[in-house]
Amino acid sequence: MSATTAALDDARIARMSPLISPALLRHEFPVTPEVADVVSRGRAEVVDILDGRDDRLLVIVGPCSIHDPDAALEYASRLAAVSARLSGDIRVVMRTYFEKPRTTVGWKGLINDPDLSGGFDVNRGLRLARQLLLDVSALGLPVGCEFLDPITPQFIADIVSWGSIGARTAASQTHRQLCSGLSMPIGIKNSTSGDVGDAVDGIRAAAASHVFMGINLDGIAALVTTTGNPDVHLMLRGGASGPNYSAAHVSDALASLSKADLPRRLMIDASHGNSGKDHNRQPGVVRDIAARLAAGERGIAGVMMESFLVAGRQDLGGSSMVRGQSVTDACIDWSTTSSLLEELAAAVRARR
Ligand SMILES: O=C[C@H](O)[C@H](O)COP(=O)(O)O
Ligand SMILES: C=C(OP(=O)(O)O)C(=O)O
Repeated sequence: MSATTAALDDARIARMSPLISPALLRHEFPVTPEVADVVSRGRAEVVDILDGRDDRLLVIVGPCSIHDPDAALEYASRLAAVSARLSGDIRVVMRTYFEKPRTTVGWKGLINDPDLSGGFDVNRGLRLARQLLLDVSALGLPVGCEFLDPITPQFIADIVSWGSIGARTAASQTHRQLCSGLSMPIGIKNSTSGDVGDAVDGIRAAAASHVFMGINLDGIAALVTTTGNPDVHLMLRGGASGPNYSAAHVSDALASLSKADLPRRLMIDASHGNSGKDHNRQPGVVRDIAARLAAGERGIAGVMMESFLVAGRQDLGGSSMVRGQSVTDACIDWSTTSSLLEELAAAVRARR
């Protein structure tokens, strides 16, 4: 290659490194028959709740991000016990988020940087993520995560029962196409502005069939043709214009769905814009929703909470990290979480 043509390519690529293939990762961390059963039953139960065939409430709950698999597994074992006890009233799915969309820059999650150090050992991150998904599922708890990088699902999606497209990617064609081929129900968040229009458009786009470029399980470039995902739903997470979990906001959002000929169902995220990122406000949001459920509200199919062992958040890189405390958004603690789960289950019983 002459000097002139060489300068046309990779001018801003510092390096390319080998990445494990999805097939090899799946071979190293195979799904057991027991885990397969948890994943498929989790998916089916979520769809039944969304479609109104199951009158329970879907509750997606867990840390804002996974940074310490051991602490996450301790959280999962506590959650599995409460989930089993309340399983007649709520379907608990653990938030097991490995990919973080950042407003500007910051730690992008365990897959991208598992050592929390800027080492970006993605191969290790993928192995840790897949092992944790298997471990949590083995407790009988289905898992949910946000899909951000469009090739991540090939590495882990076979162990995921519920997925999310975040507020920052709700309008992205790439993510809508991805949703159209994913095997599980997916919640699309309203935009960070608070506007629900992009998410409603996203649900319609994801329901359609698409053809796009991706990778196969061997990590080779592939043309992917999807059939469309009918289980994509709206998530109200509040935004720059304030919270949007009130009865009036829910009614407006359901009307927007009807207008677009989409099923009248949605979930509410009690964190993020609905609590102004203040974890102390999440219980108030959840209790407000619980009261409305108990009074007969049927448009709200699910609730999301950000919760970990210890309340609040901490910055990465401090000299002593607190075990079980979030390194991204602030979370409610375990005892608050278990009380709120009990209250949501009681609200579902009252609604019956
Ligand atoms: O859920 C986590 C955060 O809200 C999201 O990743 C954005 O975080 P940031 O605004 O701190 O970058
Ligand atoms: C990033 C998240 O939320 P949002 O897209 O609503 O900001 C999240 O749920 O982790």
